[in-house]
Amino acid sequence: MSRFTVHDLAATIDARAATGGEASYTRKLLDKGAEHCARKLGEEAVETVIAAIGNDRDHLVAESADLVFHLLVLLKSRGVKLEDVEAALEKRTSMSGLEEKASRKRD
Ligand SMILES: N=c1c2ncn([C@@H]3O[C@H](COP(=O)(O)OP(=O)(O)OP(=O)(O)O)[C@@H](O)[C@H]3O)c2ncn1[C@@H]1O[C@H](COP(=O)(O)O)[C@@H](O)[C@H]1O
Repeated sequence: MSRFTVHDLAATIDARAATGGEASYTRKLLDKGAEHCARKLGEEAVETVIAAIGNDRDHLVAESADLVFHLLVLLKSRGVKLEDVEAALEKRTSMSGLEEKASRKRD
């Protein structure tokens, strides 16, 4: 099993954000701003949905990798850390998904 994690990828994205843009796709995305990063995430989400509906496992894995990469770049563009998302997920572990959904309706 791969030991590479999304934290490793987030660290690479942090490093690319701090360096020159010419040779870095990440830095080019960040230089175009959060709205561009958000649109790219939307495109990758649609491509992931198409791969899932097509029931093509390898295509779904590849598109999911693109999706996760673009989500991390979008978070970086808005100054949100992966740890912030993990903390939000951790809070939800105390209740079921259905309970969490019901609590949102009460807000
Ligand atoms: N994981 C990824 C990754 N996943 C997807 N992509 C790129 O995301 C793009 C998405 O596909 P599209 O079909 O939308 O690409 P495109 O039409 O060329 O994109 P645009 O010109 O529209 O932006 C492709 O160019 C992919 O190469 C990634 N680019 C970089 N990484 C990681 O980021 C690291 C740093 O990359 P650089 O910033 O380029 O050094 C790499 O070593 C990888 O680990």
